[in-house]
Amino acid sequence: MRGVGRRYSIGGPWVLRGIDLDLAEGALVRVEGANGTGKSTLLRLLAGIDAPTEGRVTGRPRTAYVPERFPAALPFTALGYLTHLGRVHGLPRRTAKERAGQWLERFGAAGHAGTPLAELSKGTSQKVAVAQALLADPALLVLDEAWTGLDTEARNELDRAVHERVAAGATVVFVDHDPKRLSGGEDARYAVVGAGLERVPLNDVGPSHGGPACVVSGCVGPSHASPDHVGPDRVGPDHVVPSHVSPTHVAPAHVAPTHVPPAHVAPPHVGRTLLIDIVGTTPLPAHLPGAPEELEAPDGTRTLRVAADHSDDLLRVLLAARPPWHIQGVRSQ
Ligand SMILES: Nc1ncnc2c1ncn2[C@@H]1O[C@H](COP(=O)(O)OP(=O)(O)OP(=O)(O)O)[C@@H](O)[C@H]1O
Repeated sequence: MRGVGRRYSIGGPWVLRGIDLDLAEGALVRVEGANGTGKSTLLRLLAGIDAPTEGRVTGRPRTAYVPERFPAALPFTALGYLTHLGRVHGLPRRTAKERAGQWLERFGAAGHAGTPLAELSKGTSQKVAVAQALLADPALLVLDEAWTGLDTEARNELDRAVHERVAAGATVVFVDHDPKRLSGGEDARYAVVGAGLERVPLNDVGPSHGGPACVVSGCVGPSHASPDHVGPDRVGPDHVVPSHVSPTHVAPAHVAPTHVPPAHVAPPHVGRTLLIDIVGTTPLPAHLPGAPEELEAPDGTRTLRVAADHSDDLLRVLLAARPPWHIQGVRSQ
């Protein structure tokens, strides 16, 4: 991250600003901070499902992400969903199904392979959320309170899975309310404080595997932001999808090529109409997908009414615009 800032509305407060952060391969990195300071915001930017308002995020490898809230009401069984996600990650169908089964087994949820996601308990649903991130062996694993809701066995299994990923050279960045989570194995710890990121000294043990694993402005250590690793600073239109769409918590999401956030494996919403509330100062791009009807409220908020089966394409164009449109909300009509 270079000079990364994020705010959710034009003229609104900066949740994060001036963030410089390098993450090395094989680093286990904890992010902490008081409630509402911007930890999830930082993780979404790292995972590539949100884009910075300013600054650049480069060099993101194959990424998987466990969101703080897993959208459980998707029309799949647990196994079907994971297999589907494995396919989206690029695995052959048989491998995807095998791995899906293996991860369900590891997390003690094999008995729920055929259960529709909507009928899973919160804990089992969280196991599926974690499995979807692990099944394609991501090179960057971003875990936002992924242990929450898991039973003890599954929490331990996730600890083991994290250590395996790190040992395999992947970078794991996590937030967890338990200050002891994975302690002793961390390579770096950061606190989000006042829109900035502060490095927190590790007071127990040093890096678990090699030298300084994570570098933040001025701190020395390996970085893989070399030209070989530099990826798109903003992901392209092909990888932009909406995420966590609810009236109170809506973030535009920019998805890295191999990153598959669980929120977007929704069925086509054929026949429905959606209202998309947007904020932006630039003229709307011409020829928008789905030819949305534009409505303007007295407070200046603009709303686009569009057939739901065009909504993904429309959101993609809005988010890929330069400057991007801020998506305030997506509502069903
Ligand atoms: N999509 C969004 N739209 C508008 N504001 C948002 C959005 N997401 C987060 N915020 C705001 O950004 C700030 C930081 O939120 P964030 O969820 O990143 O913090 P957090 O440290 O992860 O919080 P918690 O500890 O409660 O999980 C909060 O003020 C929150 O209301």
